[in-house]
Amino acid sequence: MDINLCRDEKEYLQLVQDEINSTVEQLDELAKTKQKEIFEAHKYVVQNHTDMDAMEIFSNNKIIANDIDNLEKRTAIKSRLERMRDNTYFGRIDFLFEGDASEDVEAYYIGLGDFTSDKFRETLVYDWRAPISSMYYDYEIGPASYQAPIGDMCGEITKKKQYKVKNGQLVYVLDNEIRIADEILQKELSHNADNRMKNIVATIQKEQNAIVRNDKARIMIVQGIAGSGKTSIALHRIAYLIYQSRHELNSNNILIISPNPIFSDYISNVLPELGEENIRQYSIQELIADELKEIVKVESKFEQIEFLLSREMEGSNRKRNIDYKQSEEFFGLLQHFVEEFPEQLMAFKDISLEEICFSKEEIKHHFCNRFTGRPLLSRAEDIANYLAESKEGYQGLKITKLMRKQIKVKLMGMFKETELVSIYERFIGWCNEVRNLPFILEMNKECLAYEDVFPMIYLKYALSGYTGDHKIKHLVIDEMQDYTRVEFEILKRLFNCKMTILGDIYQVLEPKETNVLDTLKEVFEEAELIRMNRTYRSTFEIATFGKKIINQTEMIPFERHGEAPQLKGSTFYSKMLEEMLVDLKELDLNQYTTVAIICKTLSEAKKVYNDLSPYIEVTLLTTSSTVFTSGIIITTSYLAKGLEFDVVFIPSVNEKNYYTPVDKQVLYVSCTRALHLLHIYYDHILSPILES
Ligand SMILES: Nc1ncnc2c1ncn2[C@@H]1O[C@H](COP(=O)(O)OP(=O)(O)OP(=O)(O)O)[C@@H](O)[C@H]1O
Repeated sequence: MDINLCRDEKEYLQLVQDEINSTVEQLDELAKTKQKEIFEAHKYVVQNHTDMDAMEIFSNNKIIANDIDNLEKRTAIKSRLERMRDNTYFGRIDFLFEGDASEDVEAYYIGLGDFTSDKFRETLVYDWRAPISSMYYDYEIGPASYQAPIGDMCGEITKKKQYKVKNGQLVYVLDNEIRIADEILQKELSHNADNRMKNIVATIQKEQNAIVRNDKARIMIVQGIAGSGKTSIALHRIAYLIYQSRHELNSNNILIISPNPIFSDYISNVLPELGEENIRQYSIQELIADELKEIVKVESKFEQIEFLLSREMEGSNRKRNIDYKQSEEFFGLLQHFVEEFPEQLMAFKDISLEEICFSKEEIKHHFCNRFTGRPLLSRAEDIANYLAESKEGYQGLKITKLMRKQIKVKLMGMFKETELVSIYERFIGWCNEVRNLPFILEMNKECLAYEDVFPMIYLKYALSGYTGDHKIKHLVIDEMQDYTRVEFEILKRLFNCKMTILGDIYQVLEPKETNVLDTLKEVFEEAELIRMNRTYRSTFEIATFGKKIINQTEMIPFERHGEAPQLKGSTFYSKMLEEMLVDLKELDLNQYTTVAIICKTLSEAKKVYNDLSPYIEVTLLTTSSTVFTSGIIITTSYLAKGLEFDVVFIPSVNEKNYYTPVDKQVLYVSCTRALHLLHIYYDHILSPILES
């Protein structure tokens, strides 16, 4: 008889907690003894090292290092168990394996980690990532199955329960008579936003679980509308993959490319909460920062966005450059130029060395046809070796190292251009020649525009090769809609590994003819595309309001109801601000812990900050901020992307500030950051985007 079935809920919880406590105590004892042993072993080496030979010192140090490693592993287990003491488990399924008698039904409790009791010789809690736990997410009562390492296991779920255990206390138990999933999800979603993203293991939905547990797709693309749980799911997927392949994959093998440091900070708690170490996160700009060291000044992505949001942008040549440089046609030109690298960058000459000579036609042939798989500069080395070897033995000739070197020097001397900036400038000039564009493609050598950064790096890698991090076995790219074809092509070459790429085509700054999903299909032919259309973040009212802004039809809002978004008009900016201040002061900041005033541009955010900060405590989040704080923050839409707040205030939504297609997108992103309340303020005349 299964011990789990014969007790009442409180009794079972107490039993598990007692067992956890006793294991924690044992681990503490063990740790103390081990620490003492390590200390003694270390002291012994220090005191006796003059009498020990190198081999002895080495093997002693190795034993100490092993002991330290084991101690760290035990400490990690202990902190997981301590977390489980507070939040012991959240679910249970009673499962009867096919072919077993009905009294053989067993209860499986599911929590943040596995816990096996030595005393009962039984697993009292199963990790949410264990194969059997998948049924908790995938099935209601009735026939069910899961994939175990030995094959598919079938049977029947006879009971399903959900628990909330907080600070070690049983807060509630819901069983399967009620629609558990929705009931608990309602409770979870009505909680307040935190300044850190939280784990959602207790309420992962079936379609989300399929993404978390998909370990087949090499490249997985998740198109999920705002608030559908993409980022949460990507992080849970990482935890799942590490659990599944612990011997092959650890946190050092995973890299997240995230949009900015504030976002990195915001998501930094999820994996530790799930008992995994944190994962390295870089923005794509940080990743390639060293590649353009020689260039005086490089514009940041945020500076480019600020330009796109400014009035200066309208009808400017720069705007046309930005659009064209993101196009498929431009990428085609870049590829073509790389194919023509030898003709573009070299002046071929005959080489004669003592009695041997190589004709310029032969050399050109090798550069243009034979060694094309290699970066251009490495080609010179390969061709020098090849040419030397082809003459080895010719008329009894011995090709010396020196001669190979001389051939290489002569080949290198044929380069007309090796400096990256000049090569890129030549490329831009060539584009203008071969394409009769109705505007001029340009580049600024004094401060490299952001739209030129990745095309230039693409050329750099084509010249000297890619130097990716081979340790990385899984790459996560968040906010995929903000990357260009060239950026994806670079990431693909830098990281030849599994990838989870997620984002939302509807949150792009400017909708284009070719959306990012088409681009990704071109870049990663084998990719599996999954869509998530249900949104969980905002109340039904806010989500419905948001989707209307961009005429979105795919979004399915979760039925959690709240106040309708408020539109408040004032005659002047100062009046609008006064009204906003009154509303801010009326907010109960104990109830709503994160409040954001989301502006369109940084200069607007700074102005609002200067105007409000004398009257109320506010924090300005700028492009150089690295942490996400609670309280009232003022920021821009592009920095708020990926984040969420209990309450969102959007000021100055007037006809002069929000009217372009880009503004529409900005407004959509800002509105979809709100969980519970959305207030929109305008002075003078309301933006035409919201008129209807
Ligand atoms: N299954 C779930 N259970 C509980 N909460 C969920 C679930 N799925 C999503 N959420 C919540 O919905 C909110 C949005 O999740 P997340 O930020 O991962 O979405 P997203 O798709 O990345 O959003 P966006 O693209 O708008 O930034 C978070 O508060 C998250 O905790």
